[in-house]
Amino acid sequence: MMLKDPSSKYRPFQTVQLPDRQWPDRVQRHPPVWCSVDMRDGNQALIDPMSLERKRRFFDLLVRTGFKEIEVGFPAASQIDYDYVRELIETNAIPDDVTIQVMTQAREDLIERTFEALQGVPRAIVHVYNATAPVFREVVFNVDRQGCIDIATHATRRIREQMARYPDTDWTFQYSPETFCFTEQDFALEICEAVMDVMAPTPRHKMILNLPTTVEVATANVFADQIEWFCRHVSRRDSIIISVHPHNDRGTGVSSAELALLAGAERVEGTLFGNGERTGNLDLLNLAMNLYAAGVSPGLDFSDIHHTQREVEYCNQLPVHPRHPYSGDLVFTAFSGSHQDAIKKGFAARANNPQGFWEVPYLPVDPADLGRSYEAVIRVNSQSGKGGVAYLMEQHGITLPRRLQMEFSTAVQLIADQTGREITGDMILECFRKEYLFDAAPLALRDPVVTTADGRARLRGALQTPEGEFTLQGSGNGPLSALVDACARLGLAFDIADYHQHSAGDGADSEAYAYVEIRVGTRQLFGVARDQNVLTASLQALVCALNRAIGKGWLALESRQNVTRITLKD
Ligand SMILES: CC(=O)SCCNC(=O)CCNC(=O)[C@H](O)C(C)(C)COP(=O)(O)OP(=O)(O)OC[C@H]1O[C@@H](n2cnc3c(N)ncnc32)[C@H](O)[C@@H]1OP(=O)(O)O
Ligand SMILES: CC(C)C(=O)C(=O)O
Repeated sequence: MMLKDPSSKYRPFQTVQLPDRQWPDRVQRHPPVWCSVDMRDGNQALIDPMSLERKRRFFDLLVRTGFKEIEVGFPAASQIDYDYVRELIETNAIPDDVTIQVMTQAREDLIERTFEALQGVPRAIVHVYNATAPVFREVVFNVDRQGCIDIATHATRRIREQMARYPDTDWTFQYSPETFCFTEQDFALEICEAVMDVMAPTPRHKMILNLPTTVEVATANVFADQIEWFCRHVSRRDSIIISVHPHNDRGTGVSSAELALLAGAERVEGTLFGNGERTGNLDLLNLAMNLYAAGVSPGLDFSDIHHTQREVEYCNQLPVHPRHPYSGDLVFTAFSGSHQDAIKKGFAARANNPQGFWEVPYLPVDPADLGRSYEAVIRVNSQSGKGGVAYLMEQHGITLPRRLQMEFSTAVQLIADQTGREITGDMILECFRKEYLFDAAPLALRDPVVTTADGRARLRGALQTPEGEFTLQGSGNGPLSALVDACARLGLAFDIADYHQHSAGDGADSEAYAYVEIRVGTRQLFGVARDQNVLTASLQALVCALNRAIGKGWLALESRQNVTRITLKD
């Protein structure tokens, strides 16, 4: 049960005294060095660790994405990891610009086996770690501060010796004071200095100090302070690369990395989509895309993010959440009416200024940059409004006038409310067809002929009704008003409230869509028609409106004394 007073069980986190901290005023203008630890930290957290085949696939994906440093495993820990490292080396599968990294505990036998696995590799980063925080020193290792330093320095010495045994390889050494974020600052510095004393890095041959939030225990600003403090106090700054390795226990792995970079870190370790122990590692894709969305090229390519996600899901055998930043199946989708309306307007504005800065409401980046289609952006359910429906219709070449958008969206809303489900683009089209593009009935316009003379249009034709055919004859300022006049002579009184038309498609086969809104008494509704001839389309749209009005009972066909009349119903 949750405690009423959690302070009796949980301590507030420690903060860092750094009143002149610099990182809050900095802006990230270049990407960090990226290191994927998917095949190590990610792998060690999987229900079923990756097989050789899944590791191969992951490696290929990471290389294609642009990673230059890839932690491929813990070869002393498992035969699969060992065999995988051997396979990479023996099949020359490591591109010239990629460096593999492997991890080992600070134990002599494991170090030896690690180097055995690496024999013949052109370049490699050997990564050793030991936990440094008080609870680990006391509970896990039962050592004091000096004992903890001895574990690290002893391992570093062994690694130096092993590196000397294989001089043909270009070695880089990496040390991680595991649990850095809850280790005393001075002790974290002391142990790293001791390790550096043994490894003796130089500006030409740097080593990596990798500072993890092994378990996130504080807000991201505290981690940034820890990194800035560390960078200011560490010696040989020009001979080390400061790397960070955030986890995500508080859900702030990405923020921790971002602020740590401002605070002086140059390199980040993490995984694609954030797989990793407990709540996961830093999500590298999220961090990279945050940079991209701020105009900084991350140096990683997620142009086909869907493919990337599917590959990672396959390799990890874990699903990616549909709302995962930048990639989830639903992140470029708006269901709610006001969002859809704003997105639709944003896309329309963008069409007029395709080279300008990206400014489409609610979409932090252009989905097309990630290989996502615009069609998936707007989806319709009961939370949607006219904008979303109109957007999907536009995808099919049908541009509804604003008042028709309002009218039609009530029909779609009815379906959404009745079904309680998403309404697909096809369902909306079908609804539109049923509502507006039905075969003309009960009224049909036959053989209309329009002539113009002296600025007036004259219309002749026939109106087919269930009771028989009536001659139509009328004149007006244009063909539509001529048809209105002809109908008035049959006793059918209405006028035109709105008219729009557009062509759909290009070339000779393109069709015209016509939208005619009629006013019948105090009520208004639209009729729609399409035809290769725009005049025919507009006349048929008017007849469609009349038919809809009859269908709604606003108008009635009445036969009295063998004469059929269409009359207005109250
Ligand atoms: C934060 C991280 O992600 S660190 C990476 C962790 N990753 C993994 O552990 C995945 C791979 N690990 C393994 O396959 C195994 O743990 C092995 C092969 C490394 C070691 O296996 P075992 O020898 O059976 O030990 P076990 O798994 O129980 O690990 C605990 C032992 O390692 C010691 N240990 C833990 N970390 C370290 C370290 N960095 N350096 C030296 N010793 C360590 C513990 O003190 C404990 O020793 P003890 O048995 O003498 O008390
Ligand atoms: C970098 C290391 C040891 C790590 O995986 C962690 O601390 O989470």
